[in-house]
Amino acid sequence: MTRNTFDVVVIGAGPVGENVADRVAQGGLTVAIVERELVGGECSYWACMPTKALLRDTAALRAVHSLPGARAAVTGEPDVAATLARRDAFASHWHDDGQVTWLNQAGISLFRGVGRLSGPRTVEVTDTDGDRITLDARQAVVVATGSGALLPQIPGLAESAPWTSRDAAAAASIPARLAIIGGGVVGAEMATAFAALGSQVTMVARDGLLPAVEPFASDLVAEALKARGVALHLLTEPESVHRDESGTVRLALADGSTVEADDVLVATGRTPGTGDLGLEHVGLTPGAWLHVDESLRVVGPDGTPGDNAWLYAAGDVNRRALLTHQGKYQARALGDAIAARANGTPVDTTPWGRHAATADERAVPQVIFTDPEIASVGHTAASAEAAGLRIRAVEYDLGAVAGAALHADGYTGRAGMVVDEDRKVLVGFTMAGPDVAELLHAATIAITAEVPVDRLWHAVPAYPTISEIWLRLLEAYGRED
Ligand SMILES: Cc1cc2nc3c(=O)[nH]c(=O)nc-3n(C[C@H](O)[C@H](O)[C@H](O)COP(=O)(O)OP(=O)(O)OC[C@H]3O[C@@H](n4cnc5c(N)ncnc54)[C@H](O)[C@@H]3O)c2cc1C
Ligand SMILES: NC(=O)c1ccc[n+]([C@@H]2O[C@H](COP(=O)([O-])OP(=O)(O)OC[C@H]3O[C@@H](n4cnc5c(N)ncnc54)[C@H](O)[C@@H]3O)[C@@H](O)[C@H]2O)c1
Repeated sequence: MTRNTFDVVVIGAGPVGENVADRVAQGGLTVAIVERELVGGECSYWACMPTKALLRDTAALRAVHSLPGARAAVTGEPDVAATLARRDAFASHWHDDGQVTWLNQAGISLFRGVGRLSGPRTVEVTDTDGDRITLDARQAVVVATGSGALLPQIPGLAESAPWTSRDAAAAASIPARLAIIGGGVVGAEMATAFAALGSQVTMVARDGLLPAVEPFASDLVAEALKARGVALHLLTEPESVHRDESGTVRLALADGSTVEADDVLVATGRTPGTGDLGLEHVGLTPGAWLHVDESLRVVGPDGTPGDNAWLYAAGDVNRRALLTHQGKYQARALGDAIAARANGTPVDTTPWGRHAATADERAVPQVIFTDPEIASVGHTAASAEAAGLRIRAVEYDLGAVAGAALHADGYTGRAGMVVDEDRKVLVGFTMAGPDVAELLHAATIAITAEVPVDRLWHAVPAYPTISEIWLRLLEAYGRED
């Protein structure tokens, strides 16, 4: 069998694996990346990019409709085919040539096939013809194999040709009736998209709609979905699913009701991409999420890397934060850590150090592209209390800010901040309202930099912008004498 040796071998060429490879190459190391499907991963072809493209046209249309002068100029119906065509372009028509060109330019060697650990520092790659090649890593192997859709064990579901997020993101047409199981981020975004594109959507959300965000934010999204005709079945779940000969899918719910649809989207969370990775050859458990230390080295049950100090994991597969930007942040930290260890330069894994992914625990930003959008970073009031922090949370009506009133007639939104009372710094910030996504980064900086609340009074928001919400929240919090 052919053998090749590199300093670093990365398994999985999603956004995270690509960034790891780039970082170690920039650190002067040789690097191979193994990909079994498309270079660019889930995010590029079946997740972030196509789903946001599905949402964008109708979001722009809603913005126009909130302004009478602009509304008068828009008279036709939405062109769904054009939306789907633009989505196809954003998914690069499911071809990865562009990303492969980038890998070549960055000096990264691509091996197509399934990568499996076959022993310490060794990865075996099997291509579609069954041919195998062995890659030896002098310094490190990085697992960046992402996650896949979780299919719950509901009787009849697997036999009912359910959609996963991949099918929704790449849908060639819009079903007349779509049932969605799961009220998390995927469920909420796809309910927003498909309802706007013409589906009659029904959601079944066992733990409520968007249970991980501030309740004021999920309430606003629930109200908006209902106003657009989405039927919400909250705090119940399907007991069985059946697709009959005519193609209709029927979901029998635990609360006794029945949902009928033409397609059913399962959006009930993710499973780690570790089932067929050869983890058993390095003493780890196949199919499990990988646990990591501060510099993203995989740790065993005793919490240390042990004999596997050469093995790292980044992105969805370590379950720290299932978001592209957070995985890429991990990639920068661990890529630099691998290069530093190889070059014998210091590795700084202290909190906020160059080689520690501290923000994963303290300041994860997320935008949920529902309508209204939810933009949040750090803790909610509930998660801060659960973490044992002594906090005070304040909220304010976003629609009462002059910039928001100007932005759209009838602007409806709300914002809240969570202050750590012992340190007098922000630990959480959430906004729910039209077009709040681009406002989020100020809050991310305030939390990451641990700017004292006293100093935030000197960060003056321009008038009349929606950012004046910062002033209103500070006023609601109060100023110490
Ligand atoms: C519908 C949807 C929408 C989303 N929208 C957003 C969003 O708007 N913003 C955001 O930040 N996040 C979003 N996410 C999350 C985001 O997609 C993931 O966090 C991100 O893709 C994780 O990147 P990754 O590189 O860790 O994994 P992936 O993107 O899953 O890439 C892993 C790669 O590894 C390959 N691979 C796996 N096993 C092997 C193997 N054994 N050998 C070789 N190759 C292998 C896979 O083929 C894949 O290409 C969304 C997720 C979903 C499902
Ligand atoms: N804009 C974004 O940033 C974005 C967009 C989409 C996805 N993502 C990421 O993708 C990940 C996966 O998203 P997701 O929505 O699949 O998972 P999730 O964990 O966010 O939500 C899954 C939901 O399904 C519900 N559920 C589970 N089993 C159920 C059942 N049998 N019946 C009814 N409801 C059930 C759960 O209560 C949960 O709320 C998220 O962690 C998110 O970070 C991010």
